[in-house]
Amino acid sequence: MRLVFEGKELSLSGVHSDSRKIKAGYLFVAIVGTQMDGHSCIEKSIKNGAKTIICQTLPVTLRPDVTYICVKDSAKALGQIVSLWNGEPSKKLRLIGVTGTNGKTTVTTLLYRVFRKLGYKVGLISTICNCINDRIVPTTHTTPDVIELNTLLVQMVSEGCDYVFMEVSSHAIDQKRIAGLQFKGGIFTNLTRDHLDYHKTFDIYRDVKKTFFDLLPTGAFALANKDDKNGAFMLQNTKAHKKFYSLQSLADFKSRILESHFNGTLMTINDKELSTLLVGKFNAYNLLAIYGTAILLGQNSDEILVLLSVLRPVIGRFETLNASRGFTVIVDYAHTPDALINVLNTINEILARKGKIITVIGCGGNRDKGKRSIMAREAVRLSQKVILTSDNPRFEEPGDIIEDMLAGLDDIQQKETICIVDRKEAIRTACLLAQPNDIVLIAGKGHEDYQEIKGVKNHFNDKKVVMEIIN
Ligand SMILES: CC(=O)N[C@H]1[C@@H](OP(=O)(O)OP(=O)(O)OC[C@H]2O[C@@H](n3ccc(=O)[nH]c3=O)[C@H](O)[C@@H]2O)O[C@H](CO)[C@@H](O)[C@@H]1O[C@H](C)C(=O)N[C@@H](C)C(=O)N[C@H](CCC(=O)O)C(=O)O
Ligand SMILES: Nc1ncnc2c1ncn2[C@@H]1O[C@H](COP(=O)(O)OP(=O)(O)OP(=O)(O)O)[C@@H](O)[C@H]1O
Ligand SMILES: N[C@H](CCC[C@H](N)C(=O)O)C(=O)O
Ligand SMILES: [Mg+2]
Repeated sequence: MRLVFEGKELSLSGVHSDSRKIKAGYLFVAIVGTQMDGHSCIEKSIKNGAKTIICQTLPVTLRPDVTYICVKDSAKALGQIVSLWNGEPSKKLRLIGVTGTNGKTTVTTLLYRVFRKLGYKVGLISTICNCINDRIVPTTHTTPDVIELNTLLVQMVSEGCDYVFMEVSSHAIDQKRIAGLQFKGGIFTNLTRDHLDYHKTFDIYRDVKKTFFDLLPTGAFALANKDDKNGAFMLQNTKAHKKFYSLQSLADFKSRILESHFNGTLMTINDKELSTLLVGKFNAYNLLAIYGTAILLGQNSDEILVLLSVLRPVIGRFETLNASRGFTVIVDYAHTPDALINVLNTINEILARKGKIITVIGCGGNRDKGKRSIMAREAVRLSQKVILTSDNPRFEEPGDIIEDMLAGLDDIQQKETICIVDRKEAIRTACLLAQPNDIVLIAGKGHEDYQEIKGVKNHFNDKKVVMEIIN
């Protein structure tokens, strides 16, 4: 295939950024990664048949039969070329991106369901899975790499998708996984502490998220949560037309909560009443973002409100399980301080001291260590009993992670806190301690059906464990 890149006509039989997947006549794009530098694999790619190389620094020895193109940002070049190579699929449908610390999976998944109910053909790219209409495609990432992304978009175009709703993680923005994609709209949910193991500082994390909106084209919309202190900041340099949503002040899309229960919420959206099965103020924000997006995509307000009223919670997000002994278990994906605070505030508000909250929580290994003490501190502050356990320890010792969490507690709190490395035992203990009207919150893993230990994903699902115990 021939394509023109930076004024040069290239004749390629394929494109890849992994030398191990290069075939005869391929273009190899050398990417500087977090574990290694793809530039050290240029020779390997040529041995495998690469005839064209895109890189940021030229190798010392140049092969006469190989074309070298030096660029400032090879990851961005990869995105642009892979999109061209695939016929720019994102220009053949309406691609909506959702970014923010929490709410991305909820907003994208429920938008996918709403637009499927409206009769459209829809794609979904999310933490839980990717969907092409009703076909589920397993995923390993919230936002896949640019080659997998474009392959998915080509399949979605070929299956007639009108819309694609995708989560845009900060790692994906930073690594240019979305380079070359044309978005019809971008949504900002909120920004709180997360992924500081990767971005190092909150300001860097914030500025990475902002580049997603900076790059939205003029014909697109940018919808932001006005109540988040970075909401206006995210949109200040966007070329897209700006819209805001809020629970606290006047905005294009405004909501108020009237009643909150464990089985749903009564709220208004732009002064129209909505009874929803979703629970919590944080979900009111999510529903408002979904409503605003649907309106900005030209849908009818009343029709959207009816569809929102029957939406069920996303798997692993505030899923309630009623035990025969009269207590309730809530399985939730909260694994950042803000998410945990939101969930526990919601439970406290609805429970109104009619029962105790028992929280089971751990922190992922090889992720942000700084949040661990905060997670434990907030869990203790907002619960009556806390059991610290394992989440995905990955290559860390579970005991070390629990020690990091305990560091957030004073001596008395540490004595009152239970530590059980085995997550199943921790859940069982919480259910044994629970009395009628109590709430057991199992936080951090949500939908996950594995527990990752030393590189092995052992089958584990919080909800299944709870069902075994309470039934
Ligand atoms: C930290 C991180 O995000 N790493 C991602 C990154 O890999 P990397 O930068 O470490 O790549 P590398 O191993 O250093 O290799 C650098 C380059 O050399 C090339 N290479 C390497 C070896 C070789 O022999 N030949 C060769 O050419 C590689 O193809 C690559 O282009 O690029 C890879 C390809 O896109 C990703 O699979 C990988 O995700 C890792 C596995 C990961 O765990 N990422 C997580 C943290 C992540 O992305 N999470 C976000 C947010 C999650 C959430 O909060 O929801 C997500 O979007 O999932
Ligand atoms: N709008 C929100 N504001 C704050 N917390 C939220 C919000 N929506 C969901 N949460 C909390 O965050 C958790 C994760 O929600 P969700 O999976 O939708 O977020 P996400 O942005 O996709 O997360 P991730 O970055 O891990 O993929 C939920 O289980 C809930 O505890
Ligand atoms: N998918 C995200 C969140 C994992 C959440 C929690 N279960 C953990 O392992 O930290 C990641 O890989 O960072
Ligand atoms: Mg997600």
